[in-house]
Amino acid sequence: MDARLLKIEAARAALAYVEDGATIGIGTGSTAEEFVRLLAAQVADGFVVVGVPTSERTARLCGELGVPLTTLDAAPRLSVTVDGADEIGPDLALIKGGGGALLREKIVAAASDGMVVIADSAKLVEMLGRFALPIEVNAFGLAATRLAVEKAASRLGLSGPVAVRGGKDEPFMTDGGHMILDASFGRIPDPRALSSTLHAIPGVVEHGLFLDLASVAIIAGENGVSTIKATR
Ligand SMILES: O=C(CO)[C@H](O)[C@H](O)COP(=O)(O)O
Repeated sequence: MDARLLKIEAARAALAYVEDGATIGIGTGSTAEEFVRLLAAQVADGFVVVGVPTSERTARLCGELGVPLTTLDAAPRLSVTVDGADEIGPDLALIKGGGGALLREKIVAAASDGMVVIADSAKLVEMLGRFALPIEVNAFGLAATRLAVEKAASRLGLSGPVAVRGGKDEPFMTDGGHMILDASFGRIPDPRALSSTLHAIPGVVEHGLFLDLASVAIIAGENGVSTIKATR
């Protein structure tokens, strides 16, 4: 089946997790955008929902399609967030940030009672790390932070290129004005150790390991849509 159709099927199934009248988090990326399109169609039919977007890109699409928005400051607790992922590993540990929105995505997911991940089956992995791990960093001291990331990773037995997204001359900038390092460490046997190690580095704003956040993953594949629940 066409990759876009799989994304649409996963997004459609996620609508069941959104109650009429709810305030929800809305993710970023091509799969999340399919969800926005389907949600907008329901809003046009009278469904009541308010969204907190996880990026300016998502906010724009919601605005264009008529999905009402609010901010996390006005609505600090959300019933659910629906978002995509770059990788889905054991017990719904995720790599996110391929679209560069990982900081807001993580803040919004953490402010939600549940996180519903929507993806096609190609995103399922037995161990995280095939997708380069996005690490959001402050622009100040970029080279030092990058070196610190490499050294800290090597203490955990991880190595591989750590690239500035977009390149040094025209770096990708996040909505928060930060830069992204894409760390190709390969397989990550202990995501928790890597998470706390990265959090301890000054200059690292956030990283794309989403641990203990996703409650449900809706996976669309050639044989239909399946649901995986976190065991936590
Ligand atoms: O984390 C993300 C953005 O920061 C996206 O959810 C992730 O990159 C998946 O995107 P897509 O649905 O386009 O494959």
